[in-house]
Amino acid sequence: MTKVLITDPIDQKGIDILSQVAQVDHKIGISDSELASIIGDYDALMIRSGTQVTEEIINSSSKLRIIGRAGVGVDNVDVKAATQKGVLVVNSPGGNTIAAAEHTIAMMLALSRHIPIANSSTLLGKWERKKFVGNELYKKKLGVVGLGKIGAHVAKVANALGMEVCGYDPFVSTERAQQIQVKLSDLEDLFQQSDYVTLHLPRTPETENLVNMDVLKNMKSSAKLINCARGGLIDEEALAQALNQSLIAGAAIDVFSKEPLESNSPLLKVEKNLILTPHLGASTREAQENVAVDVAEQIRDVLLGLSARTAVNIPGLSPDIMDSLKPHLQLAETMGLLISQLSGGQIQKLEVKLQGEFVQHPSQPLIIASLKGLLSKALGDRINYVNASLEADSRGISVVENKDEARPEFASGSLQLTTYGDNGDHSVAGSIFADGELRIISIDQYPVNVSPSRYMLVTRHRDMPGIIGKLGSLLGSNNVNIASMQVGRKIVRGEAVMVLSIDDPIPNKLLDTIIEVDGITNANPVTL
Ligand SMILES: NC(=O)c1ccc[n+]([C@@H]2O[C@H](COP(=O)([O-])OP(=O)(O)OC[C@H]3O[C@@H](n4cnc5c(N)ncnc54)[C@H](O)[C@@H]3O)[C@@H](O)[C@H]2O)c1
Ligand SMILES: O=C(O)CC[C@@H](O)C(=O)O
Repeated sequence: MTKVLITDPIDQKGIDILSQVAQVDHKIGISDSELASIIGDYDALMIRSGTQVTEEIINSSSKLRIIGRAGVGVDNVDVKAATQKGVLVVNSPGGNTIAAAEHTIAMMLALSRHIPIANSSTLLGKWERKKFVGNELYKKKLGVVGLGKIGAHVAKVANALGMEVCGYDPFVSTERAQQIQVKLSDLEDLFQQSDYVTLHLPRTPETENLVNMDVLKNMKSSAKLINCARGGLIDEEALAQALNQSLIAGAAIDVFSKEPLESNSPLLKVEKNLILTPHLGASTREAQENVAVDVAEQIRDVLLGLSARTAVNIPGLSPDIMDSLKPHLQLAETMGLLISQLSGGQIQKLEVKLQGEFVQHPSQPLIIASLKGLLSKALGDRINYVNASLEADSRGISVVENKDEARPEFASGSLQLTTYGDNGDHSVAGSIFADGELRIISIDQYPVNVSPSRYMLVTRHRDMPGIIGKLGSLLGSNNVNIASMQVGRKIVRGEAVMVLSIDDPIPNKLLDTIIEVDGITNANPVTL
């Protein structure tokens, strides 16, 4: 029975989708060690931001195929460990954009009008109208750091509120900035000149403590800082000091370097204009339903053997691409598997050459499929589309891509794989015929025309009378049935390649006898 584990609160609509295809178990708030001890039973794990999916947990799994993060940030998942283990990681990149952007705007307004503290005072029976005079957002300068989906929506709403919006994002073009009505600025100027600064970027080693004491000192003393993106982007000790010393006028923080916020956090000792919320950016009914459905559908599809829409660890393999390239991917994987058995030994380099119609397709998926095939004899079930590139890289196999626009020999173009390794260079070329049939069209540059079959024997021999007959009778006398046979040669009576499709695997002893046949220089049994 397929089993899915859910360890954070997930909207019922997502659970209903998963229940159609799997047994769904809930263990909300489970500890890391408990999770590591039970993960081996599960095919899929669905989480929000509460669960830390560590390397230890991933390595304790044995049949885990997918981790679904119902939200955007995957910084609570060790994606590298998942990739190494061949576990797909999917998220919901757009499901909570509006929720997080609106929480940011709410934080800005609440800060500006002292809403939380005025509420507490009023509930205590006080009537402190003078104490809580605020300021307007209208005509104030807003600096947005990170102009992705949420940053762009915040900018849109802020523009509608009459704010002047500037932004910093090293990956956003001037055209895109113009489109979302944001004036691009450098980071230092943005902090120095803005009345409000809001963060909307991921936490990475480069962005950690992006807002530190130097940056806070550079801000206006009337400025306010909002972080509804990720904990760790702000040095919390420095922020507490900056607020206590009135270096800046206020801050509103939804996300923390350690969550839940620890009781000894310096932020809990700040007495001035600081609003804290417990990671509520995505907590709207609408967003929770969006992300739960989005991620549950992807988990369901992957468990059913289909592809995922938004995998974070297999770039370039969207469902559309997978569908349109199905025969091409199958050809690339089959050729990878074939060439690994012809090459033997350690491979240092794989060259992937695309010709004719193949050049029109994205090459990355074809490379991944070739690598998956190439490594599958060595790694068995452990290799998949998720970890193929990483596994090749860790084995020191470099990949070179080569596109040949010249008029192809085959109308449908061709794909050629060449390996360079301990046993010299080997190449296999293939194509797809009009009926979608896969064909191997050359082996080691010898032209052949072979439909790949489960068992094959590929020999190298001298082109001379009698060899084919001898081989045929050897196989026959050992009860190995030949389904088809092809000989490829460049010159008459020169070196040749023979490809036999056979119904049964070749026993090792028979292989030794084949190699002893006069004229046969090499014989490679192949299983596809
Ligand atoms: N508080 C919440 O509950 C909540 C909800 C949703 C998303 N988030 C977080 O909000 C952040 C933004 O989410 P998004 O959906 O807009 O993501 P996104 O990927 O659409 O946008 C992120 C942007 O940050 C930019 N960026 C990366 N490095 C940068 C740097 N060094 N300086 C400036 N910009 C940089 C990227 O170019 C990108 O445009 C993420 O960290 C996400 O995890 C939080
Ligand atoms: O799970 C949540 O509620 C938070 C999600 C949010 O941080 C995200 O990155 O999408």
